[in-house]
Amino acid sequence: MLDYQTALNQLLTAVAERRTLVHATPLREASARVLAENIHAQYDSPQFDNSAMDGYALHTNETAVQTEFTVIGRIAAGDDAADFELNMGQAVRIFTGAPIPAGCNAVIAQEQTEINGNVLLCTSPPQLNQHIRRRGEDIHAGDALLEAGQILSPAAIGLATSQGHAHALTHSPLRVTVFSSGNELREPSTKGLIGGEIFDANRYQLLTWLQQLGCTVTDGGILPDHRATTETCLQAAAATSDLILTSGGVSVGEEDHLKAALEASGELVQWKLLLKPGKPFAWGRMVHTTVMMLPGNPVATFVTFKMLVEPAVRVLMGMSFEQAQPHMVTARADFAQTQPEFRREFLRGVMHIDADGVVHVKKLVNQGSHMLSACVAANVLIEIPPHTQVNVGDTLNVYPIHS
Ligand SMILES: Nc1nc2c(c(=O)[nH]1)N[C@H]1C(S)=C(S)[C@@H](COP(=O)(O)OP(=O)(O)OC[C@H]3O[C@@H](n4cnc5c(N)ncnc54)[C@H](O)[C@@H]3O)O[C@H]1N2
Ligand code: MOO
Repeated sequence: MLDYQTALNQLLTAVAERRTLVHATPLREASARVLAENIHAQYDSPQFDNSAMDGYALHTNETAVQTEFTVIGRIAAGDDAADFELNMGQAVRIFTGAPIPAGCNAVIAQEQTEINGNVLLCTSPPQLNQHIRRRGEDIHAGDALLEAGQILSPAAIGLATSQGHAHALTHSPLRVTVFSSGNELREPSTKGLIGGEIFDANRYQLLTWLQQLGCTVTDGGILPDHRATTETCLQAAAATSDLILTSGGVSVGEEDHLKAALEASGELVQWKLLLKPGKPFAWGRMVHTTVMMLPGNPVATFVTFKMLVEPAVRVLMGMSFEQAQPHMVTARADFAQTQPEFRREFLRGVMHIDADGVVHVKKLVNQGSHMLSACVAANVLIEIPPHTQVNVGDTLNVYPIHS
């Protein structure tokens, strides 16, 4: 059985060859897509020296003690400042974002002034260069702005459009079909469960995570514990999906048909990890489609999604390995765990920062792999390496899960 980190690296390396296709995309429609090209600045930013305040642009003396100026005009945002050149003791009315005129060496906010006709009195002497935003002080034309493999966050889209980029090469959204598997499963709309029936806890969880990641999702429904039907449904989904996710039916029981269906229709690449929960995680391929099979216990589905599937989805969407990896921080254990596990374990925990700025983590009580309530109460997964006893005060790796 592979360790988690080895399995993750192998999975990411394999799916990196199957990133989605690249298209020129209007940035207005590129939300949550991954950039497929480096984008450079076309202009200095700010593009011209401009005012940071509504007030007056001045030409004050070098010792900056002058308080009285003559107002000779007005420049608003969008105006051209070329009509004005300030001599010592002159000012123009100016507004935030308006270009400052030649000769201006300070801007004063209107709250620090009194105006009498065209005579401006400053209630305190303006300092040289104050409130002037200088050309290029943020970005120079030609600077690297955004890198291929980076997600187009709202701020990234704002930055690109602020530089006159209307389109960018991006990866297409990942098409994912999600199945649950098991005769016991019922839709949440079902009225009155009988016998051993239960509501589906995994499919809606997975569909929601994938939607949040910007995937185009298809709900494949519930597969019965029937080998031929499972195969037919997987094959049909493979024709229209870049990725198929299933949960359940991947362990060793007689009614666990998923692995066999994949082997018959494609290739099973990896099965079973030294991971708790999530040991029976499996993945493989059907022609152009990647298939990942998550264990049915709802917390095993949650943990394998966050620690394996989500990073792989990010790579398939075009992200670099570095950006696709689960985000990790360290925290001080506020608990002890005295029974070492042979599998790497990811516990559900709550992280908080105390008054001294120390990051603490405690483990929640309900740690069973069927106890989904703790996945909602938790804000981190706590990593416990194999054969490790945890003492209070130990430094542990934790993975924020709702960010
Ligand atoms: N003899 C062994 N039994 C089991 C082993 C093992 O190594 N040897 N591994 C255990 C581990 S670890 C896990 S995890 C589970 C995973 O099994 P499967 O992936 O085959 O899942 P199922 O057997 O179908 O279901 C397990 C459990 O989860 C419930 N389930 C399944 N799907 C859903 C769903 N969509 N919503 C809510 N609950 C679901 C199912 O009813 C079962 O209770 O196997 C262990 N057994
Ligand atoms: O992966 Mo299982 O949920 O360890 O029991």
